[in-house]
Amino acid sequence: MDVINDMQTIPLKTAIAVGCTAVAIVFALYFWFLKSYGSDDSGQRNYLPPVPEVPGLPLLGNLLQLKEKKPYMTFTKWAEMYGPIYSIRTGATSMVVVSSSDIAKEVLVTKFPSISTRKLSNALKVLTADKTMVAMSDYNDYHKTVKRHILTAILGPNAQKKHRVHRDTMMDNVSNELHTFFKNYPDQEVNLRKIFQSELFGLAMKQTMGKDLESIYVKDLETTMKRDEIFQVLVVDPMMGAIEVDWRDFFPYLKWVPNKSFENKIHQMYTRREAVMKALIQEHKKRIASGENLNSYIDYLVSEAQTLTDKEVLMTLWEPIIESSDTTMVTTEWAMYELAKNPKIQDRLYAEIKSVCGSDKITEENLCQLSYLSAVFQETLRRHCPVPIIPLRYVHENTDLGGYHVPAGTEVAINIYGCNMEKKVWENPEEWNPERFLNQNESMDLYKTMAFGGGKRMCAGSLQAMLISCIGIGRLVQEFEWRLKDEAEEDVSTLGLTTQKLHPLLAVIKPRK
Ligand code: HEM
Repeated sequence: MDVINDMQTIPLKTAIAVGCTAVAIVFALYFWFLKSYGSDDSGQRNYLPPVPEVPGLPLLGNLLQLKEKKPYMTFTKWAEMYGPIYSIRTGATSMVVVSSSDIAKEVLVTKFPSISTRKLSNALKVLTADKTMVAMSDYNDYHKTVKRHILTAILGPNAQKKHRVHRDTMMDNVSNELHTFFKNYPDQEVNLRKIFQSELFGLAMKQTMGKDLESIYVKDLETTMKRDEIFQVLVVDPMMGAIEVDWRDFFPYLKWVPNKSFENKIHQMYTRREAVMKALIQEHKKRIASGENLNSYIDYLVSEAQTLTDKEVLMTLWEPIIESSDTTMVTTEWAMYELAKNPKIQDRLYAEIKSVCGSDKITEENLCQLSYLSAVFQETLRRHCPVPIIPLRYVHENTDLGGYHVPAGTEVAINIYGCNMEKKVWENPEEWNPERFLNQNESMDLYKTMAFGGGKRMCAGSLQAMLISCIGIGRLVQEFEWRLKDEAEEDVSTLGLTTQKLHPLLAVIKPRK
């Protein structure tokens, strides 16, 4: 009663004032809502909320929480807390991180027209000669031209048929080296990477430059480089350089501040690579002058790609060398590590190969009958995806993803590792279990794990990677038993741009009878 009486005593003026304030607040909230969700820069209306944010610090954003150079594990942990799509801030830049296959497909396919460009780190700008590569260019005419060249002369199905002889030689060499190793050191563990990587580099050089040279004189550096040094300069250094962090990437408004140690390091990698590539191109000219045509990528480019500048030719030739030499080795090494750790799965794979190939060597023609081998390959790509985060995409016009508004100027990171660890898609995702790829009538489906990306920018080398890795795993298991030493510990740490095993696989091998 008292309350009612008190209310009745509120003067009219006060009541009107309170009423007006309430109306003002409602209007303010309405306008704030419209501003936040209501319209994009093009004036188009949409009522989508912004992407959920991972809390960070003023100015620095989430920088201090990102300790690794390729933070796919942290991104995956955050996905469990903040959902399959969230946004982070690295200094002045905002980035949306996607860790779900469905939203990843939106980025790669349906919303591709709004997300088809790339914003490169300072290291990548230098190392890719400002996007002069198929994989790092924007989706434009240059991209389409060089992609056509690489597919026609190296990576497409017809070109892969032409280069078959190099793959067969490579596998024979790997096999011979392993047999020799066993003969000389029957009780010691073999380092598969050392043998496989070197042979893979040889294959990359033959496909691209026509020859796998033991050494070359590099005029610009006034030195003769042995094959190991060539590999270091063309593959190892740029792989490490690609993930070098320049703090100015996060604070572009400070780009005028010098960062000499970073600049010198990356510039040195660039000039050494350029010098070696120039020497290789020079060597090719001598070969052509002597009337020798080896039907390789350089032979094709010289006659068919006359619109490219010298710098573009150099980068176009270097690209398949670095791309062929790493990811396929990474996949094969992880597969052999898992097979050595899981003898029952290895036995089942051996039994399949024996039933299909008998006592003949496994060949590429057998692959369509080897569904368990395909499952081993797929599961390795899922559990140890060689490219855990797709090279960053850049949103160049307002769009939406996963039901959220994403403004122009945002970077998008697709965390493939996180997509392949999604609990609602994969049962016990931490477990390496090839069985999950059987009985799905899609054993040769290269795209289920999204390890090769998707849409218009999907990996151009997936066929080559599959052929080399599957035949590699198949022959290694057909010819040897692989075991880890009993004391070997679970080891899933990685190194470099891709997911190269931090510690190379060391396994005890025994030739099968
Ligand atoms: C298991 C091995 C491999 C994996 C997991 C892999 C993965 C990928 C991924 C994730 C992309 C990026 C797709 C995107 O941006 O959406 C890509 C692009 C590309 N990859 Fe691979 N890759 C592998 C092997 C190779 C090989 C052996 C080559 C060539 C020798 C190659 C050549 C390329 C090229 C040229 C692109 C750029 C395609 C484009 O932008 O249109 N890849 N790869």
